[in-house]
Amino acid sequence: MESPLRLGTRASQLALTQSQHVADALTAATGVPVELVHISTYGDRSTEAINQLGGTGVFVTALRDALQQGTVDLAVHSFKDLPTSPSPGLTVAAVPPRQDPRDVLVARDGLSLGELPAGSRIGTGAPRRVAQLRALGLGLEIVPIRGNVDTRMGRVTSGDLDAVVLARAGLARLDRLSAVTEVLDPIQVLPAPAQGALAVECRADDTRVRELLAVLDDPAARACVAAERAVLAALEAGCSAPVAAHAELAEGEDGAAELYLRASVTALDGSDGVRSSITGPAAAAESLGRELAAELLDRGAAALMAASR
Ligand SMILES: NCc1[nH]cc(CCC(=O)O)c1CC(=O)O
Repeated sequence: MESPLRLGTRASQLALTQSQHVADALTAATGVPVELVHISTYGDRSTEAINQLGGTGVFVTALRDALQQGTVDLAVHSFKDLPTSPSPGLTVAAVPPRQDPRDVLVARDGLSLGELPAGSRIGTGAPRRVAQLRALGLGLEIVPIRGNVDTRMGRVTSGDLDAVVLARAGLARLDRLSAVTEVLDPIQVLPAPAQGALAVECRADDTRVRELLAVLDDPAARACVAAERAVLAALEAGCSAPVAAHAELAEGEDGAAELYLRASVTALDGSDGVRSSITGPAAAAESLGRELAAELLDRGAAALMAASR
């Protein structure tokens, strides 16, 4: 039998679940065994609010170090946690089929956003969610929270909060979708760039692992994520900026894949925002993202982001 591939993973329940999922899919497709190696990251150890941690990539640096040093052969990241700047010597060798990227509400008594009375306490730490929730003008009180999915949902069960907003994908992977009381329409709350997608990273010069991982790659998911992350990169924004982007693929009239991309930048206090959309060939995903970002910048996105820091 071949020697097992070493997959570096954070030890959170979500990270372990999605890492095991990728390990199983890889073994099923290639016959190569994969073992999980737990790695602790700064983002896991720190108890500071996520937007106070400073810098991007608090969850990924230790995993990337382990890859670069050869301690592990591959790493699975939540794609939305990956900084847009490339990491020297590493490559995203697979973007597996993506989960539904939308945000969801987990509220007391089965309530939806519109049913929550003014003054309700909603927990979220992500500036993108804070800004978009405030922009709805529902009079909600936003309470900064962080911690793993169970910790956050526990704040509703305990009665401390009326609701929390989470990524549907995380709940789907943890088999906790039954707690969802509303899937938020992207017209109200547009998801984070790359939300719901995974990135499987390895060393760029590791031809064997790259070829093995290629079987897990989903070109449609890769194109959508490329477009969304191109928006983020062109705005020079990090994962803690109030920036949202969401791409969908459809078959165009000529039979080629067409990409429909939406993006928004919202002031943290919800008082102002810009949003726009663009359609074009999926093969030009990244240039569509840059073009959309340029339009948002023309319309004042930079000032909105600066005011949100
Ligand atoms: N910011 C933390 C984070 N990073 C990835 C996910 C899970 C969803 C995904 O894969 O996009 C979450 C939790 C959340 O936002 O609710």
